[in-house]
Amino acid sequence: MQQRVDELHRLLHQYNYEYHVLDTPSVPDSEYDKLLHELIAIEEAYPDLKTADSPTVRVGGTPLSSFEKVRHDTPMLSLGNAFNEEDLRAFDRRVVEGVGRVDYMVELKIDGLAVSLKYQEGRLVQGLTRGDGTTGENITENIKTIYAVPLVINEPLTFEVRGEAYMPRQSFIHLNKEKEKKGEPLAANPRNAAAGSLRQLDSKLAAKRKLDIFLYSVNDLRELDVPSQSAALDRLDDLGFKTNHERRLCQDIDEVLDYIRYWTEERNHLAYDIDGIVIKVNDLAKQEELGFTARSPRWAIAYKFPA
Ligand SMILES: COc1nc2nc(N)nc(N)c2nc1C
Repeated sequence: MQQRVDELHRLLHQYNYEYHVLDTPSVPDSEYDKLLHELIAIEEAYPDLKTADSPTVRVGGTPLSSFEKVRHDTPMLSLGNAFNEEDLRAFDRRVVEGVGRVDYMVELKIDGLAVSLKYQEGRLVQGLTRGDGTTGENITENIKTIYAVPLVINEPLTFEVRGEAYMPRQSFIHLNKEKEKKGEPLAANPRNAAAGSLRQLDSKLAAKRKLDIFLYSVNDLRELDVPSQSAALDRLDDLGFKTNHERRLCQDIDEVLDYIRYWTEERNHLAYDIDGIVIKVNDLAKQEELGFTARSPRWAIAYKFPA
């Protein structure tokens, strides 16, 4: 029976990755559901065969009475904001004065909830909200219901990744239709709906909310020995994480401004809400040289779209 359980873990993990991370499923949903229910049945019959990283955790478990507070290993900082071209050029001037000419990694700023995922020897062991930046809430069970979050990654690495959990627009529309049918107050926007979902004490409810995630940084980059933010994102892809591929390596601030103008026009065609664009010095050594203010990195800034 252990052999069948191992086979089911392997198949479900692969199918889940193809569907939720690559968006290129190789089997129909019915096949995934059939195998998942076979595994659920086996785990009910043989409870000692159930492991913490079993794909069956995707459907949620017993409700919590409250969320444990956990201190972040390193604070989850916020980003400085820019609201116009002048702010961005001033940021660029500060960077160039500090470390000379740089390439910028430019990424979408997803309108969701910042979360931290901890992996030990390649297995997901903890998920935290940002909280106040110093201390977050332990929402591991809810994080496991986000199918795009790998329960096991392709290498036995111990590190922390950070990203944005969010509710795709389609899920948001579906959620409000459900609420309307039940005469419940509607969710105001996908960001609030995502926050409400991740803070559900009953992970079975969180599982129904169809949240998604994009990862954008590794906490201790030395774990991955990569030279740049661009290489870090590619490395996260290789490890089986979902990163946002609408990203561009820009040679200078003018190219950054072009990219921002493009998304100012195009962002309504995305399947999710974005509230800005994040611009980062790509080279990690130059990031370290620039360092941080008390609250934010000096090597990154968030351009915010007009509300
Ligand atoms: C380096 O720190 C950050 N990087 C980020 N990158 C993206 N794409 N989106 C964010 N919201 C974000 N937030 C922070 C604090």
